[in-house]
Order: sequence, then C-alpha cells, then structure tokens
Amino acid sequence: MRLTRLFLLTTGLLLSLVTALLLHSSWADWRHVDASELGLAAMQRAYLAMKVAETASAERGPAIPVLNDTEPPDPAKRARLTDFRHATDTALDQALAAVAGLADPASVSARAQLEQARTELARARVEVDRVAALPHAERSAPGRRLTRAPIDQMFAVIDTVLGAVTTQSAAAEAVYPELAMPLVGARYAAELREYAGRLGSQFTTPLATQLPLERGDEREIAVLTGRIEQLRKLISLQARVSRASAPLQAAIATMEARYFGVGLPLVRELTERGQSGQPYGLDSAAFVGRYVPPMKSIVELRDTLFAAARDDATARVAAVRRDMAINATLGLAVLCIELTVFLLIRHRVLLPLLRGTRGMNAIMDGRDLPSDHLPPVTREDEIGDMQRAVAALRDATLRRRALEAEREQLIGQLRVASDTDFLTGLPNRRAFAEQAARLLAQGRRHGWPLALLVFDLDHFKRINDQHGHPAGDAVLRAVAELARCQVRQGELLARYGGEEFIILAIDCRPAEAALLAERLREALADNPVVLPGDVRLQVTASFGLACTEARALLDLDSLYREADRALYRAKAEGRNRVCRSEPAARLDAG
Ligand SMILES: Nc1nc2c(ncn2[C@@H]2O[C@H](COP(=O)(O)OP(=O)(O)OP(=O)(O)O)[C@@H](O)[C@H]2O)c(=O)[nH]1
Repeated sequence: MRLTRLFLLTTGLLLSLVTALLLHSSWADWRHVDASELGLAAMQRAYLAMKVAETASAERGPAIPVLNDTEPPDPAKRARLTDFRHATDTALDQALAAVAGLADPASVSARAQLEQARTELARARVEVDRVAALPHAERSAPGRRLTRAPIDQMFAVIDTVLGAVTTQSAAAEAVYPELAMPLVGARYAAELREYAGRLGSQFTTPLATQLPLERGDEREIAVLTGRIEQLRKLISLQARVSRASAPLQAAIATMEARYFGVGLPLVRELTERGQSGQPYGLDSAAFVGRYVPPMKSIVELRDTLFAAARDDATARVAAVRRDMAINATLGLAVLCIELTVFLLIRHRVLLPLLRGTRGMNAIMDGRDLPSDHLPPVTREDEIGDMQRAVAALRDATLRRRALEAEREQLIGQLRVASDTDFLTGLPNRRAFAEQAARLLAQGRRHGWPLALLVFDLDHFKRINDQHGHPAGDAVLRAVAELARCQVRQGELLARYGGEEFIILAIDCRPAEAALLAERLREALADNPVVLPGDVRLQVTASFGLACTEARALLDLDSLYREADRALYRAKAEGRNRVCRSEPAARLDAG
C-alpha cells in the first residue's frame, strides 16, 4: 500500500475513533447533567409540596376559631380563614404547575397525589363551612365533637400532600443518594411541623370551652407527643451521623430551644391541667399566641435542611456541567490537534516527498526540469536535505545535458568541417565520395543515366606565379561560386583537389551533360575574375566528361578514370574545351 494511502487511512481511522469517543463521552456527560438537573427539579418540586403541606396545615389555625365561633359570627375570623385558604390554593397551584406535563413516574404520581389533596381539601372546606353554619349550641354540644370531623378531614389532606413530598423527595434521593440526610431530615421536619400543629389543634376546643380533656383527646395527645419525640430523635440522629453543618446545628438548637423548650412544655402543662380538671389558665387565643410562634423554628429547620440539599445539588449540577464543558473542550482540542498534525505531515512531509519523487522521475526520464518546478529549499530538516539532494541532482543533470549538447554541436561542426573544403565551401573529395555513393545507389534503383564531369583550370600555376597565391585562392573561390550557380537539383559539385572540380549528375543523359559542361565552360570563359585593384583575369578550364547507365556501373572510380582521361585529352588538345570519353567525340568550345 502506498504511503499516502496508508497515511490517509490511519488518519481517517484515528479521526473517527476520537470523534466517536468525543461523542460518547459528550453523550454520557449530557445524560449526567440531565439526570442531575432532573434530580434538582424533583427536589424543588418536593419543596413546593412541603409548602402546600405547610399552608394547608396552617389553614387549620383560622378554621378552628370559625368552627368554634359564637353568634353572631365574627367576620374577621372568616376573613382570616379566607386569606389562609387563598395561601393554600396558591401553594397548591404552584406545586401542580411544577409537575404539569411531566411524564416521569415520580411526577405523575405526585400530580395524582396533589390532585387528590385538592379534592380532599375542597371537601374538608365544605365540611368546615357546613359545620360553622350550624347553630353554636349544636356545634358546641359536649360529647358530639361536631367541630372535630372537618379538622380530621384536613389532617387527611396533609397526609396525602406528604405522600407527594415523599414521592418527589425519593426521586431526588435516587439521583443524589449522598443528599439523603438533608432531604429525609427536611421531610421529618415537615412531618414534625404537621404533628406539632395537630397537637396544638387538640387543645383548641377544650380551651374554648374550658372543659377537661376527654379520653379520646388524651389518647390522641399521647400518640402525637410520642410521634413528635420520635421525629425529634430521628432528626438529631441524622444530624449527628451526617456531621451537620454549623447553620443546620444552629437551626436544630433553635428548634430545641423554642419548640421543645417552650411550645411542647406548654402542651404538657395544659395536658396535665386538662387531665386533672384544673383550670387551664388561658383561653384558646392566648394558647395560639404562645404555641404557634415556636413552631416556626421547625419550619426554619425544614427550610435550612432543604436549602442545604438544594445548594449542594445546585453545586453538583454546576460541577457536572463544568466537567462536561472541560471534556468537550479537551476532546475538541484533541480533534483539532490531530487534524493539525495530519495537515502538517501532509504539507511538510508527504507533499514535498511527492514533489521530490516527481522531480527525480522527471530527471530520470530526461524531461525538462526548469528550476522553478522546485521551490527554493529553505528547510533545515530531513525533507530539506532530500530537496537539496534533488536540486543537486537536477543541477548536475542540467550541466551534463548542456555538456552533451555542446559536444553534439562540436561534433556537428567537425563533421561539416571535415566534409567541406575550407577555401571554397564546396564539399571536399571525401564528402563527394560519400554523397556520390548515395546518388549512385539512387540512380541504380531508378535505372537512371549518369554523367561525371571533371574540370581543371588552365595554366593555373601562372596565376599563382604572376599574381600570388592569395589571388589564386580568390580565383578558386570565384570559380567555385560560378560553378555552384550552374548546377541544379540532382547535380553534386565538389572540389576534387588543387584546381580540379568535379560534378556528378544523376538522371542526366549524355546530351544534357554535354550541355552542362559547355554552359560551364562558357560561363568561365565569359566571366573574368576581378581581383582587388581591379585586376581582371581571364580564366578558362578544360572538361572531361564520362556518361553511363547507373546500373551498368560497378563503381565511380572507373567512371572517374574515363572522365579524367577525357580531361587529359582536352588539355592535350589545347585546353578550354570539353572532351567526352564515350563515344570518343570531341566537343569543341568553338
Ligand atoms: N593558390 C592556390 N594554388 C593552388 C592550390 N592548389 C594547387 N595550386 C597550384 O596549382 C598549380 C597547378 O599547376 P599545374 O599542375 O602545373 O597545372 P597548370 O599550371 O594549371 O597547368 P595545366 O593544368 O596543364 O593547364 C600549382 O602551382 C599548385 O601550387 C590552391 O589551393 N591555391
């Protein structure tokens, strides 16, 4: 597998894993936060239900004077009852609104209990109003206890509401088991407040009538007192076990001092008086004035316990949220770092590696590699070393190629120089032999006739002797130029040596060759060579011509010998003429 593909695969796998881990941990954190918030909300709903119990319990206070009211009824007592009822209704509405629309089992159960409490409360109130509307004599008839029944119905309401408190409190404890002490303690305090209220209620009628306690009252007082002491012990035990905080200990101490130090002893004293038939020494209003205020210390303890639980839970929710934020931030940071590392490796390692490889391949394939294909090497790491190595290889290759090109050029120049006569620029004898062989082969293939024309300047030695060697050179160059102008396609002109020139013409019949030789001879004879100093030299040449069929020819040497012999004859016969070897005819220059 290629490195880039492997890298992509592993990076993709790592990114997927980290993302999955991040999602999983975020999901778990979110669930934790959600559960913590639900627990806190359940706690707050439990508190709202406690407030319902508190207000419904308090409603009994103004209900008893109304039930025991004399004629004509006191509107102030009824107005006070109406205010307390309104407070209970408000607390009940708030508690029901808090559980409205919730589908969790605890909330559904609490809603049912609160709805039931509302129904029971409505019935109890109807009963209170019905009994209160009876004539006073009938209500206060000894032994009938008519005013007792509505109050008992109101007790039942509190029991139902405390059920809702327990349901919601248990839901909160399930989320925060470590907060069981303050939550259970708050429930105990709420119950304690209720039983303390009930205990006080036992004395309202005896104090209003100033009659001794009946046996049923005594029993009820004993049961309630026992329950109150039991709750007191439970609360102090919980506080000891859980090492209660200073504010909580202060609230317990206040309750001990106020309710158990003032309220309960008052009840005990009145009980003793009621049992022994002694006068109570105070009426029901005075009793309420002395007994009810100490009960507030129980409510304060309840609120202190609840506040401790709620504050702790709120802090835990904040901590869980903070943990979730930290986890998510760390996870995202890991993801970002991984992505950055991926991009860094890709840009700083893989891509330079690929470019380097491509560069080396281009060098190996001999393709052009301009220097701007490779970025300037500024890096000092291993990749920089590799890039410098590639650049060095490229430079060496470019240098080698330049040397090769120079060498090829030199070889070409040498080849041209070795094939060319330096004086006239015509092909030399060697080049003539090469090119003539190719023309001969071509002539053979096509079955063409051939003609070989050799010409030699007449008395050239004299020119050298009379005008100097440079003048001779100039004459040779002029003759070469003139001959070059006369030859056509398929005619090969060369300097054969000294002042001798040669022309091989293919696809050329003897008559055409004779015309060529004659044309050349005339051109030389008619065009004097002009030397520096305006010296005009009349130059002539003698021509030897040999013709044949290309296919009949074995090699050019034999044809040359024939032409040379014809030239010799032209010299011998007086120069400035053309002699043909075959047939042995003589073409006079005329
Ligand atoms: N200036 C010059 N002279 C050359 C060159 N090559 C040969 N020669 C001269 O050409 C002359 C040839 O002389 P000869 O062979 O006697 O022939 P000729 O004087 O032309 O007499 P015929 O051929 O019999 O007409 C010699 O003097 C050579 O030195 C050359 O490249 N430049």
